[in-house]
Amino acid sequence: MKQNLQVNQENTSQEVKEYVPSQIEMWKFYWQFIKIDWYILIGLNCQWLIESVLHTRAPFLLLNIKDQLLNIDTQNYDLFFWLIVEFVATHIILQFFSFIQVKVTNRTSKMVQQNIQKQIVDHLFTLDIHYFEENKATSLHQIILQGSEQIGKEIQYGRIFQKINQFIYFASRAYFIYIQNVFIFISIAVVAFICVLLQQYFTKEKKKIEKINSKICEFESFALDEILNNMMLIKTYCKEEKEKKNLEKIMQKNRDSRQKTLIYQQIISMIQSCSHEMMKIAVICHAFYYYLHNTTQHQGNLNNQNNFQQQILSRNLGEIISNTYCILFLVRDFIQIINKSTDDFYENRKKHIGKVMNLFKVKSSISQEKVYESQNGEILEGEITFDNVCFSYPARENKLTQDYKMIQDQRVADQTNISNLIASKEINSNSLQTYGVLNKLSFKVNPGECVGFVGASGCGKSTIVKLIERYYDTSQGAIIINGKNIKDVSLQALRQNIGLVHQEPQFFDNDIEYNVTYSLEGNYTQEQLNKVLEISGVNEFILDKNRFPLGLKTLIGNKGVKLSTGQKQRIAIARALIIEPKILILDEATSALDAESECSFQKYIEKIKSYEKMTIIIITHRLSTIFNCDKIFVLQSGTIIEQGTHQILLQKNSIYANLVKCQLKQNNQDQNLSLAHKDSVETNDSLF
Ligand SMILES: Nc1ncnc2c1ncn2[C@@H]1O[C@H](COP(=O)(O)OP(=O)(O)OP(=O)(O)O)[C@@H](O)[C@H]1O
Repeated sequence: MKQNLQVNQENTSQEVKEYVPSQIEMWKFYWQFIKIDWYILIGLNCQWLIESVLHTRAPFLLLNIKDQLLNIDTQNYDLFFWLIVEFVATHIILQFFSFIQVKVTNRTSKMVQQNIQKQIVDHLFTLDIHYFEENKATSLHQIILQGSEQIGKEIQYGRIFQKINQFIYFASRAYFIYIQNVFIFISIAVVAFICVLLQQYFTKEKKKIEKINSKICEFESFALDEILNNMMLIKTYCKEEKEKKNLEKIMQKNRDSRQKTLIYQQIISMIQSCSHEMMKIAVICHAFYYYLHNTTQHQGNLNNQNNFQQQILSRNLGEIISNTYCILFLVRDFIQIINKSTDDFYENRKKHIGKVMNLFKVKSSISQEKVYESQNGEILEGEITFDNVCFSYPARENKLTQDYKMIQDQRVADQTNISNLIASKEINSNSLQTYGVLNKLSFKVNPGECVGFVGASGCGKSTIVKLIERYYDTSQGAIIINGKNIKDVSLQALRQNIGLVHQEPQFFDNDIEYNVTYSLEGNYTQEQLNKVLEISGVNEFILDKNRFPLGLKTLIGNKGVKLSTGQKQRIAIARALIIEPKILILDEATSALDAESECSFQKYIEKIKSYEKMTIIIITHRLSTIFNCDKIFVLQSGTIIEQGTHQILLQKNSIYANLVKCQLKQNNQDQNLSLAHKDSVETNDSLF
């Protein structure tokens, strides 16, 4: 059982790593996206078949025309005329096909891309919430857009046929040269092979450096980000010079690495141009050999030597031109095909596809059938029991931060070769430590009770909420709601019965009404809405016609930027209440409310407690919010160390009582401060 859970945790905590799949892996993966559209497939097949035949025939046709031209006086003109017509028609058809191809390719590419995007998004929706906690929205965004685009490009029909066509095109040219002069073909193949080998070697070396380079670039931007984000801290501790020096060192390494890449790039392009030149020379040498050979062979047999030599010369010159043309094409294609599998563009494409492949490897810890299983609409009573619950977060691996830390460590040790560091720094994920956040935590909340959780920062209060919502599963022990282990309740039923307000709630870039009634999808009455607006205190600000002339229809902007933190929290509270939950969880939900609003909120809690049987869990640092709770749990290092009502806990005169004293002292200090401030302002005023 424990092992199973561990496996699940490993699966669900997988980060979106950089992974370059092999071509075979990619093709296996593509298979699940390939949707065969028979009409397009048959149409394209026919088109490419004809196109391939035409491509194969075109050079022979040109040769025939040339032969006819050389013997124009003896040959019939009709044949010559029809050859010209065939030649022109062939090229018109090929142009037309290339036009069609662009259209079909674009269309299929779009279709395939949309289909893939949908499948990626569908898969994302099946993942557990904590996957989104652990992965940045921007990187997921990138995977959806760029990943689908790259897969789309690879498996669109156009591309598949392009590849087949390229092969046929290549084979037809190779055959053409072979029957013209086999030695040309062999020598070109040898030259091309050597050049390509050299090129590949240097490309690999260049890539190694580029890899290091891109890492250093990342470090550089990361270091820069760190400095910009912590400028206040740096200035507070006067560490400007230290940070400047650190940044300069990273920048210098970046410059050195770039320089090396540049040298390799120059060598590669030199080989490229050299290979072309060498091939041209090989072609010309062979052509001259061929010419001289033919001339001596025919010299003794012909009477009209001058005339024949002219013919041979023109014939051979024609062949030289057409052969050179074909060979250059062949070699260019050959080099391009080999290069394509190694160049950066293809490597990047593979990386994008690798990210999507990785994403599909991540599976939810909860079976998808269980999410929306038949208990849909089931009403849970608000009884919650934690029975010896242990929990630790799956180890999180923030690779960039670790790499950056290692760079800093290395800097301290003053080891200069950054490449060695990167190569030697294979992070062993097994070595990452996990630690217990909740340790044998047990408590019981009865239906309709209002309980408060208090404790020092980091003691595990919010973690309890995450477990109740089943963002994570417990490592040991059980959480029982309604007499059932929450692992046996469908996720939908569980979450439909819980109204949760986070400290930093999320919002859609829409109006207030949309955000408040989001969960009800339009199925609510005005009365319902008014009730929650009143209770949560949203009415207090939206009825202010000067600031909110559109009232509920006021747009709140991206992530609710147009609202204050307090206003956002009130909207979030209204949103949680409108589903009439059996359990209401307020995780630091009133931290941004002013004292007055908080007071009215407490009155509201009293109100719902009296007529709706709702279990309320309040997690807070403001102890005044939980004075009236039926039960207060004091947490320390993931276990409950005290519990009881406010009065009982005060009488105990232990940890809770100390917390209350500390907070009262703090409040008094704040009050004195504000009074002192008020006095000083008044004194200053009187001075004037
Ligand atoms: N997603 C996470 N991955 C790894 N560790 C986490 C994660 N979330 C929280 N933690 C760690 O778990 C511990 C408990 O966190 P939790 O948020 O439950 O504390 P808390 O009592 O609610 O604190 P606060 O009062 O400051 O909100 C902390 O030490 C925190 O660093």
